[in-house]
Amino acid sequence: MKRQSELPVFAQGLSRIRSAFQASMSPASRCKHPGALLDTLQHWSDSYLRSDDVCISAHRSLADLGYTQSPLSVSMPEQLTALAQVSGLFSDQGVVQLRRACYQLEAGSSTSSWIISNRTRAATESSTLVREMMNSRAFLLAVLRIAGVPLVPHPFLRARSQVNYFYPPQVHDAKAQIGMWHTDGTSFVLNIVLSEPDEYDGGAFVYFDGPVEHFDVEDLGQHVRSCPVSTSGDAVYIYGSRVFHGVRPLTRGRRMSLVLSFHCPYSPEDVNKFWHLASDDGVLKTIRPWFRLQRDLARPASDQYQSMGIAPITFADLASTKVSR
Ligand SMILES: O=C(O)CCC(=O)C(=O)O
Ligand SMILES: [Fe+2]
Repeated sequence: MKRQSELPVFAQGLSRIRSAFQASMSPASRCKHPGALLDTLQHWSDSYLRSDDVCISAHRSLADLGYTQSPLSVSMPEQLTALAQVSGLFSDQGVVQLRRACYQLEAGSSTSSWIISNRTRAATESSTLVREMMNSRAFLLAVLRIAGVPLVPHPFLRARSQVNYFYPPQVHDAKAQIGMWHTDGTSFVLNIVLSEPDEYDGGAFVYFDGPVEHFDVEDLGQHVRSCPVSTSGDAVYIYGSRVFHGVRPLTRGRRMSLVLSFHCPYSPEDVNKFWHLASDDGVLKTIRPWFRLQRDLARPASDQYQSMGIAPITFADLASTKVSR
């Protein structure tokens, strides 16, 4: 039986191109409080990680989701995590600092009827804590264990990090504040929920349990799964470009999440399409970074790690790590 999903699907195909032009003209670039200090000036410390206690549950590989071909030449679908629930990644102090940093970034957020309507892009540029965390080798090793491949922060700055702020939708705009069904423009994505479950109702992270080619919003059948989060600092990792996902509307409170995107430096492949990126930030803002991205993607992995000032992370590091699942 056909069942209408309560979440709309974000623009695809030609309407994606239309939304790129709309984004170029939309007032979304106007932030809530221009000039506000967005940085808590807090430094990252690797002691904010609890890498030994990380628990990965509900782990699904791309093969489990039904993919037979790998989108990445260096790994098989069995080795690539499609989705995992992650808890115990951060210490209590780490969660406190991340929450503070992301609260503060809300002053720089902007709203539009977008996939995620209220968000602050390029959080690494405004927050010392988030920037230093993403450049930390210990953090990248923790993400490697979850993802199944060595990663670097995504070279496209505006896609690298984003803080989402969800509120209950306003009646006058059905699409406002809804995390619509979508795939991400980036592949390796860690969605860290920074609100306590008692701070909001609704807002479940949902995903489609199947390959993107099978996704039909009018016939989702039994393929929608949700990922409950039991405390702030818990995360949902996804292979964002190959997993349809969304966030159900909130009915109360506020849900804040920090979404981090990574790139595998051992493969020049990147799924980002110009129009996907431009639909987020507008055509003009995307042109120059797009060319820079093509150049960055072609750099050897060792250069990419070196430019961050850290020793390269390799597949050997994956073999030497243990994870409780
Ligand atoms: O807030 C979340 O948990 C996920 C949001 C999301 O899918 C996105 O920002 O692309
Ligand atoms: Fe997403």
